[in-house]
Formats: sequence, C-alpha cells, structure tokens
Amino acid sequence: MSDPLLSLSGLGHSFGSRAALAGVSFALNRGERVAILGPSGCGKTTLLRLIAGLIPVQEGHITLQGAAPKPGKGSAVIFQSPRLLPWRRVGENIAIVLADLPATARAARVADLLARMGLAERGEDWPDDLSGGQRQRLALARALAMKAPLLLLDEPFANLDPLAREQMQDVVLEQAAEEGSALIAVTHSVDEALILGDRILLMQAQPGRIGQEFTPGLPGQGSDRRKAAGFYPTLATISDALRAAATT
Ligand SMILES: Nc1ncnc2c1ncn2[C@@H]1O[C@H](COP(=O)(O)OP(=O)(O)OP(=O)(O)O)[C@@H](O)[C@H]1O
Repeated sequence: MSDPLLSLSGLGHSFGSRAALAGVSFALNRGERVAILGPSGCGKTTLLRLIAGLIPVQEGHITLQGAAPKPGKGSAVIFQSPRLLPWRRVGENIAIVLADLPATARAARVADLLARMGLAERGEDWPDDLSGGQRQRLALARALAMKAPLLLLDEPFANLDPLAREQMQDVVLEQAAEEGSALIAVTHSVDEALILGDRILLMQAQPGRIGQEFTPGLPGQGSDRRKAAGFYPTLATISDALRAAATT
C-alpha cells in the first residue's frame, strides 16, 4: 500500500496559553474525501490552516506528499469569504494560477472553469462587479484551476443560496474526481458533510480534538446521495452526535 497523501500525528496548537488543538491524528489517501464537523471554536479552521501551511506547526507532525506543508504546494484552499485580486479581471483571477500553461491552453481552461461556474459571460468584468455568490464561485474556480492533489474547503458554500450551494458542491466533487484530488471540507451542515465526505470526522472542543469518525458508506455521488435510503437516518444520528459534542 502506498504512503498516504496527508498524514497528521499528535498535532497540537495553542494561541497564547489557550490550547486550540491537542492530539489530532489522521491520514488521508489520494482521492479520499473527508468532512469535518464540530461545535463553533473547536479548531476546525486552525486545523485547515495548519494543513495548508498557513500557520507553523507547533506540536506534532504534518506531512503532505511526504513533506511539511507549504502554502500553494500540493493544496488549494477555499475560504468562506472569497479572496480575489480586485485589480485583475474575472478571467485573469483564474489565469494567474495557470502561468505554467501555454496561452491557448490557459485561455481554454479559464473559459471551461468560468462556464462550469455559470460565469461564462463575465470573464472581462471586474470582481467587484460580481454578486457575493458569483465572487465565491470565482474563488472556487481559481482554487480548482490549481488541480491540487488536496482541496481544503473552509465552509466555502455557507453564503450561497441553497440551489447554488448544491450546484457548487457537485462541481467541486466532479472536478475532484476528474483530477483524483482528495478533499477536506469543514462545514457546519451535517447534510453537506454527508454530500461531500465519505468519512466524517466529528471534533470536540477545549481542546479541539477528533472525538468520533463516521464512514456512512452511502451510495451515489453529490446531491444524488440524498436519494439513498440511509441518508436521512444517518443525518439524524450524526446530528445527535454533533449536538452531544457541543454540550460536552
Ligand atoms: N489568531 C488567533 N488568535 C487567538 N486565538 C485564536 C486565533 N485563531 C483562532 N483562535 C482561537 O482558537 C480556537 C479555535 O478557532 P477556530 O477558528 O479554529 O475554530 P472553528 O472550529 O473553525 O470555529 P467556527 O466553527 O466558529 O468557525 C477558538 O477558541 C479561537 O478563538
């Protein structure tokens, strides 16, 4: 069996004297999809930022593709609020991460991603001229353009309307499957966790740690999963566990 794509062992993190994370260990194989649920403040974003290499590891180890994580190396992060370059046009915001491609291939990839995001006509506009949901879709397109082996999603769909949210979940899953990318999605929604994750890690707070893991084994992909007989019973079980985690 080959080495995992990502491996975390004994990860701890403190802000000042307050421990945000303690003893977090798990491994993720290539193409695997994990959702992380947990009460507010249990360290989900901190965990994602450590994996992305955005904050230094204080305690324990993280290896991504066999090395310590570095921003933009092996992972692409999608935050809850889009981080765009307002002085670049919409299409250029995506093209900027495709500098290695020849111009024609780059233009084709930008056009394809804009079309998938429902932004086909907006490539020459400025990001500030887009709606909030459109800006979020652009940020998503830019992250997907990187074709990173690991996609890190920090509640990126939280501000979208339910239909757009479902469409974006499906686009992300489609792209991840096409590229063989693994995915870690932080979410507050058990429904979203079941759609995006094949494994669900439930965190507990103070200090943030993984309390339980669920592998629901639901058939189907994306929004189709809601049609599975086990979907709503599993949702109820995990919601109960989440509620219990929030009160312990
Ligand atoms: N830069 C920082 N400085 C000090 N404390 C921080 C910092 N970032 C996070 N924390 C603290 O670390 C803990 C975990 O925060 P984090 O944002 O990772 O939680 P979360 O599970 O993502 O929360 P939420 O679900 O509310 O977004 C919280 O107590 C938070 O106040």
